[in-house]
Amino acid sequence: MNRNSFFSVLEDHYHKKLPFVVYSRPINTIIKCWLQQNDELYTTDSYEESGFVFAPFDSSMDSILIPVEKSAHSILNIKPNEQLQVRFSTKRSEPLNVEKEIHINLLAKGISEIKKGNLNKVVLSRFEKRNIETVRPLELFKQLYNTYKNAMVYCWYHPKVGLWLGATPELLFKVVGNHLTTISLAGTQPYIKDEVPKWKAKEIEEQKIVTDFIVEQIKDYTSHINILDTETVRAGNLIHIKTRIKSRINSSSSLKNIIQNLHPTPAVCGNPKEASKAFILANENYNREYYTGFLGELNLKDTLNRNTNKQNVENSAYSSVKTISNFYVNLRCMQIKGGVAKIYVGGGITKDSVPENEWQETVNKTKTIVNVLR
Ligand SMILES: C=C(O[C@@H]1C=C(C(=O)O)C=C[C@H]1O)C(=O)O
Repeated sequence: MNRNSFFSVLEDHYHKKLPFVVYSRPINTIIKCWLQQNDELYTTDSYEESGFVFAPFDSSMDSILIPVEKSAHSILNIKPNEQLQVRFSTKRSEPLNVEKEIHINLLAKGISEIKKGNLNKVVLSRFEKRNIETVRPLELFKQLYNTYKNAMVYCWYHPKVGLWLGATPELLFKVVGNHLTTISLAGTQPYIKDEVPKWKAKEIEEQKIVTDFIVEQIKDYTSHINILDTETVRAGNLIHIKTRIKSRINSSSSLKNIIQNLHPTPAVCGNPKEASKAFILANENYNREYYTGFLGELNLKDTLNRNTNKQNVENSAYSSVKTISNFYVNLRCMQIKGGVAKIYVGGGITKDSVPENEWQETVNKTKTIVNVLR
């Protein structure tokens, strides 16, 4: 399928108010889309179906599914470094809500909770609203794709839920057969060209909390746990500390076990998990909805990934091939509603955090999205 028809089919689907997702995984020359053929709201609780999942931060809310058998699927092959032609840029206003004081107070409350010994780490977030001139989600998707080649870039729409776009650097986990790969990502600094990053003890500790948590949470469900070297990775105008963790899923463990144990990680929630989640729900004063939830492919056969230009691929025909799932944490994202973009940003707080610096970190994080709104 060529670029124009790929995107015009999507435009048409969006105008008919039918659910879809279009996305490209990091360092990938494939853009995929799933076009749901009706406007039902499907959910998954078992994670045994095949499809595309869009899950909230708070797992007491439903995870939405675009089921394989209810959707048409198509793929666009892109040349490495190829830029998609953007026909309309999206103009933005200045932020409609500047709530620095409110966020600084929240940060101070989080730090004091940590100092009292009730938490080790908590991730506190906020949103920034901006008017956008004309909402053209697919043009915005192309802008994101052109700008962030090493992110999971997506545009997800369901008429009963809303419209979300993002460019996330964070893999929650990937499963290929029984091989599980997950990453621990935390610590944030602005990216400065040609500068060797120096990480402070606070950032190293913050990231280690995530690695230790992941290992602890997967140890009863997997074997052969291998913690790879920690490295610095770039995500747009930012850099983070990252550790890759590989293991093999036990035959008695399910995908649901892995999800329940990993999500939300201390990269987006905190540690201990339940106490930090309770602190967030009680104090953030807004609903994160799908920000810091996760999204991605659920139980696909790997043949589906290799097929090009096929619609309505029947999964069951390839039952002997490996099953693949890959989920990304929904970060550096926005929700668009009635001409307003709501951009979500947060950061990890530990005992050594300085509220002013943490505020600035959230401002820097808004740029991932703000930079594609001209
Ligand atoms: C919470 C966010 O990012 C997370 C928090 C980070 C941090 O605290 O340094 C770094 C990467 C992400 O795991 C966000 O981007 O909104």
